[in-house]
Amino acid sequence: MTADVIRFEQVAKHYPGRGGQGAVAALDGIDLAVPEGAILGVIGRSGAGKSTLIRLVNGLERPSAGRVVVDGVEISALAEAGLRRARRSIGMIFQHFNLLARRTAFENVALPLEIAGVAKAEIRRRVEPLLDLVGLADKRDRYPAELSGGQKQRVGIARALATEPRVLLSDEATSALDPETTEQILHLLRRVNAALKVTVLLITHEMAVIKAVADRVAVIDGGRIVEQGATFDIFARPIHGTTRSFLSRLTAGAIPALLAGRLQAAPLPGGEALLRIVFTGAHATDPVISRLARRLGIDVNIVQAQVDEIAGRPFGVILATVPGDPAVLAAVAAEIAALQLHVEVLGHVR
Ligand SMILES: Nc1ncnc2c1ncn2[C@@H]1O[C@H](COP(=O)(O)OP(=O)(O)OP(=O)(O)O)[C@@H](O)[C@H]1O
Repeated sequence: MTADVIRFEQVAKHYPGRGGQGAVAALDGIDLAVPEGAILGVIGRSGAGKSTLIRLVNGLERPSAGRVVVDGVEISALAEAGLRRARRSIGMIFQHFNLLARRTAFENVALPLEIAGVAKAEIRRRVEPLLDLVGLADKRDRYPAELSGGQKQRVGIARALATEPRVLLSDEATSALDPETTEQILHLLRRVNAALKVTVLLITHEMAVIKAVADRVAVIDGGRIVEQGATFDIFARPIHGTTRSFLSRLTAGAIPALLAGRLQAAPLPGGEALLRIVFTGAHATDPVISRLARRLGIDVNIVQAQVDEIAGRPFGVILATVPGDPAVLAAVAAEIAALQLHVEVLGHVR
């Protein structure tokens, strides 16, 4: 059994109210476990409590109730000296990189080692392979102002890894980057996770980030985890409205606006049902649809079909309409279940 490297047990965090207002419950009843070597993504809207959650892991905040355990140590119970020691096994990367402008790439990566009192030769021995790992060996003597956003974040990643941490925290690390650079940085995070076996906890407000890197996801809303599980399962079978709303912003599976506006919950006489069929790559789109049409003798209209990849597994979504008659829907459900695919009725249209 793999151990959990990060564990939240019934954690709550309340901030005192500001300007005469009541206390703010930033987090409540949080139970969360990050298994060793996993990449867990926490997604939530602005103000949901993501930053608070990540700051509890490195002890920048203390819980009002519950325990936060990192690598077997109860972070939430440590005094300052213990915290300083524990933080060496927790690296962190930031949205705005937080590099020191007057230090070169090499010197930025070396900083945590200098603070830890590591000898110069040993620092060189550790920093150079890290610069290699993040693809910046040729930029070692450049200053942050001479680097692109993606290159700065690579320095940030190398610096976070310098003390050979067991845990890497990522606070919206790609939010300031363009989509292509984001993809490269997320790819690098996966590579680092695999090569160094470092456990990653990242917070984001973008489902695309979750899709690209996270093995597991926790959806946070109003300070509570409303849904969590393997990324693939959450994408295949989202339950909570917040999760669905995040997913609807991705192209795959988003209901076209024209149709969304007409969608009703109850079947309409003579109408059609809009289905979301999730498949996992074993079946191509066409055979699934033509099999349904052929075996049931019905019209199946594809509204949208897309094949994607989630946590390294092929993942396809088809939105299609079929006759909305309950008997037809039951037959469709049986056919799709026989193919071991997942189907959901999103609503009805006429
Ligand atoms: N130091 C503080 N004092 C009082 N309230 C705070 C403090 N820090 C955060 N809060 C409140 O706690 C709640 C959660 O904030 P938090 O920063 O954790 O959310 P977030 O999900 O990270 O949001 P964002 O994505 O906008 O950074 C918010 O209502 C916020 O206003």
